[in-house]
Amino acid sequence: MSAPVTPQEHAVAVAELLAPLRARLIEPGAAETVPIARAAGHVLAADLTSPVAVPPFANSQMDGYAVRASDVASASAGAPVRLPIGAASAAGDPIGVHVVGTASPVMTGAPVPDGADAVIPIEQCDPAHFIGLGSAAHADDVPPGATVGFAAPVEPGTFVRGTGTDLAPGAIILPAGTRLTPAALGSIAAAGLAEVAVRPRAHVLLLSTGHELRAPGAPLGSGQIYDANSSSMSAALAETGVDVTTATSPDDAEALLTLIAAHPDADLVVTMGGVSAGAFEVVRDALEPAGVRFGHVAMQPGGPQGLGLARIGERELPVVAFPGNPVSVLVSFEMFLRPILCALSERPALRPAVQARLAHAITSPAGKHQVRRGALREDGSVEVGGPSSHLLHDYARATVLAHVPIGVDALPAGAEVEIWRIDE
Ligand SMILES: Nc1nc2c(c(=O)[nH]1)N[C@H]1C(S)=C(S)[C@@H](COP(=O)(O)OP(=O)(O)OC[C@H]3O[C@@H](n4cnc5c(N)ncnc54)[C@H](O)[C@@H]3O)O[C@H]1N2
Ligand code: MOO
Repeated sequence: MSAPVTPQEHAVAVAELLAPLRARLIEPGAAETVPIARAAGHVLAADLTSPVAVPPFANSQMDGYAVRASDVASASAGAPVRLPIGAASAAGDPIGVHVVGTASPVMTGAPVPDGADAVIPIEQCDPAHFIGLGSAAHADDVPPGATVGFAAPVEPGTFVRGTGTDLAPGAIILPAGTRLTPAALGSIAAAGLAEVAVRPRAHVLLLSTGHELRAPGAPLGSGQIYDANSSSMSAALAETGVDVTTATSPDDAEALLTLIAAHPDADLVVTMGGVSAGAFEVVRDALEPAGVRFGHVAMQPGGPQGLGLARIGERELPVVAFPGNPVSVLVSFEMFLRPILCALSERPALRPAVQARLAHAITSPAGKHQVRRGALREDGSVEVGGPSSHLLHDYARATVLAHVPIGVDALPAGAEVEIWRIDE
């Protein structure tokens, strides 16, 4: 076995392994068209342009009266201008015609009638309520001869949402590479687009190994444990925006290769367990001859690691092999895979690194980068749990990962450590 590499070196090797996958996913020819109802979280494959103006017509920003500003130019509190009330328009009505010298009742979102150039909110009018209009009444119900008074002039354009002020026709709604957030999807829908071209998501085959494992819910026999990693890691992977298929590896190497071959859609295989020095390391036994390299990273937890392109039938498939301990697998994911997969899906990998003081003394293997799971206390200090890689419940309650670099074997209470927030 070769000498341990640093976590940084291993992270670079994982990034290099997955670089061709990224190149393949962002190729324009790989794009898929999906309805907007299924596009949340996907990444645009190409610039998206708006076929229409949004809003498509000038409409009112307030409930009030549409006027021609020049008609109320002389209005003042002492000498209000009174105008006859014209035809009303509600949201959804076709665009009407404003008669110069009148005031047209107009509701929020309704077209500003052609010829009017400003809207005066109803609260600023006399009377400060609509006359003769209601849910059962419309334009024709304004009593003949009714007038409305204005005590101030108005600038042209006031409270008018102009055509195309949100999006001009032909404008780029969002560029290629944008991840579709709720607001992005709303903007695309507002432009009338029912479907979008998105990059394919990476498809990850997640393999757990070990014949001690039983699915949660099943009865446990002697020597058996519940499979925690399939749940933790499929959730962790899904959060990065990849598609995940989970499978439990059979116990023999040949069957493991057959299982991988039965998933031709997989872009990446992530294995958990079966990589260290035991007599029954099925992942290693199956994948080392296929081209995956196994070795040690100077990190705790997460020491034994595997990486490489596996020849599976006619294919060469990237494989990232993590150790099986429940904490090791999650820490390995945080260190090596999460940043790359987040980048694939154009998601921020948000793990802000800050310094915090230790609430208590800790020790660490001097030759390894240690990643402790801890929680920030109210005074800003960090309290870490035990270092053992089976302590998953501690991890479940952790809010930070605390990093102790290679070369440090002990830190006193109050010492500064780098922490990553994992609760954001
Ligand atoms: N002689 C040595 N023994 C071990 C070494 C070593 O260097 N020399 N490394 C230790 C370290 S560190 C780790 S980490 C583990 C890695 O072992 P494997 O990757 O081969 O994993 P397994 O042996 O399959 O499992 C380890 C541990 O985790 C439990 N496990 C596995 N899968 C799951 C799952 N899906 N859900 C819950 N728990 C799981 C498994 O039962 C074992 O207890 O090797 C050390 N040994
Ligand atoms: O590397 Mo193991 O993950 O230390 O427990």
